[in-house]
Amino acid sequence: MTTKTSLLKVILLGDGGVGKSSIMNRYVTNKFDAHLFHTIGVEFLNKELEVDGHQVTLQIWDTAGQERFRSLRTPFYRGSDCCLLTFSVDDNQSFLNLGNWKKEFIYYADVKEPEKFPFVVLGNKVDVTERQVSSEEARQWCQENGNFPYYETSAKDATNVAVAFEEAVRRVLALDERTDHLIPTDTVNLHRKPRSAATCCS
Ligand SMILES: Nc1nc2c(ncn2[C@@H]2O[C@H](COP(=O)(O)OP(=O)(O)OP(=O)(O)O)[C@@H](O)[C@H]2O)c(=O)[nH]1
Repeated sequence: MTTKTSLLKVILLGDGGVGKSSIMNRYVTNKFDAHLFHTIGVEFLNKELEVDGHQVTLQIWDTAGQERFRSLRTPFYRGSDCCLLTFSVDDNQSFLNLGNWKKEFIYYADVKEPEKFPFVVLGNKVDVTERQVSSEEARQWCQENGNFPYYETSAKDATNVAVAFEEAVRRVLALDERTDHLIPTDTVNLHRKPRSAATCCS
């Protein structure tokens, strides 16, 4: 009997320097590098996991947060099953920009029903002492913008990183039966039906 695995594409978006690459690396390799270079374009890593009895291959896409790399990252939004909107709790501007990231994703991923799309919000770097964004503010934003789950993470000490990805998987699996994702474990399906039109961001 062939084992069936769901292949899910999860994309990390957020301002440059908030810790997207570090979160991905912490989750997949369990390592942290205090001197990472900025991402140029996109990179991805796979991670196998089991959530509530479902075998899942997560394809995690890490994108460049810096504005100058916008045209290099946006072509990779299509086909995403979940979007992790990321800010850093010690950088208020990265929190204020969450709405723009959401709009940019919805437009370039061509999301058909934005109100149903599974976003998860990550407030990273909770290990730092100088916070600029409180948990309450972040939770309120999540509530007002789509009732998104919110996780305070630290890629540095691994706080909540795994549970955030597991929640992302749960959100996707709960959305529908995901029968189109049930593929043999030894194949990779990179061809997805496009999600449809949306209005864009500035
Ligand atoms: N203290 C602390 N520092 C972190 C954490 N996560 C990332 N950093 C540091 O923040 C800096 C930026 O991290 P990256 O992972 O490169 O950030 P990014 O969001 O991928 O940045 P871009 O590639 O420019 O989009 C690096 O020096 C990391 O070591 C964290 O949880 N805590």
